[in-house]
Amino acid sequence: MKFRILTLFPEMFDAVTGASILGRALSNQQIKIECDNIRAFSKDKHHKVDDAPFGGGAGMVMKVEPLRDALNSKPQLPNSRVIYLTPKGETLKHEKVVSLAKYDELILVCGHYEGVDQRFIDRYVDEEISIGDYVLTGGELAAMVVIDSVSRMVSGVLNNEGSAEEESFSNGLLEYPHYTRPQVVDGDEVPSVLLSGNHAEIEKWRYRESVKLTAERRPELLSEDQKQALKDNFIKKKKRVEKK
Ligand SMILES: Nc1nonc1C(=O)NC1CCNCC1
Repeated sequence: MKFRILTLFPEMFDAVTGASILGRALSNQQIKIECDNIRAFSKDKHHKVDDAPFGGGAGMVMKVEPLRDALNSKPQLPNSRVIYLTPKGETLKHEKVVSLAKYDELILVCGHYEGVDQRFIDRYVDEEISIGDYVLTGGELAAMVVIDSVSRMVSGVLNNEGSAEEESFSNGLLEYPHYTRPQVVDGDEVPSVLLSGNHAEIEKWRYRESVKLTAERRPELLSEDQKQALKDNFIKKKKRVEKK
C-alpha cells in the first residue's frame, strides 16, 4: 500500500513514520509514505496557495492550481484513489477502512483554512472522507488517521495487536461549497450568486446548499423542519416544471 500525501506541512508526517507499528511496516516495505508539499507547486512569487472567498465571508480558500499541479506531478498507480479529508466527507468507519485497504495507492489531500476550491474537488477528488464531526486546523491529522487505520488492514502489518473500535456521531449541517479566484479555471465557473454582491441572496444560497448537501450525505443530521422545507421546495419546483 502506497500513501501519497498532498500537504503544506510534510514535516508533520515524521510523527507517523517514527511510530512503532507503522515504523516497522515502513522498514519492512509493507507500506510506503510519500509527501508532496503543495506550496512547492505555487507559481505565485509569494508562493501563495490560498485566496479570499468569492461572495465574501471569513477565512481563505485553497486555490485549484497548486493542488492540481501537485497531484499531476507524478503518475497515479493503476489502482489509486484520491481522497480529500474534510468534515463534509463520509465519516470514516470500519467498513470504509477495509475497502480503502484494497487499493494499491491512496492519495490524501490535506486542506487548510476555510477549505479547498470546490472545482478542485469536483474535477480531481474521488472521495471525501471525514474522521469525525469536528473541525481540525488542517487535514494532516485526519490523513494520519487514515494511514494508521488502513495500514492496520494491510496483511502482515499487525502481528497480534488488538483491533480498534470506531464510532460515528453527528450534529449540525455540512458546509456549503467554497470558491475563490480565478473566476474560471479549467473551464469551471463560480456560481453567479457568489459574484452578485447580494449578501442576503448569498446567505440564502449558502444555507440551501448546506441543507441540500446534508440531505444528500447526512440526512440524519436534518431537523424535521428542514426535511419538511426540502419536501415543500421539491413540490413547488415540481409544480413549476409541470406548468411549463
Ligand atoms: N474533521 C475532519 N475530518 O477530515 N478533515 C477534517 C477537518 O476538520 N479538516 C479541516 C477543516 C477546516 N479546514 C482545515 C481542515
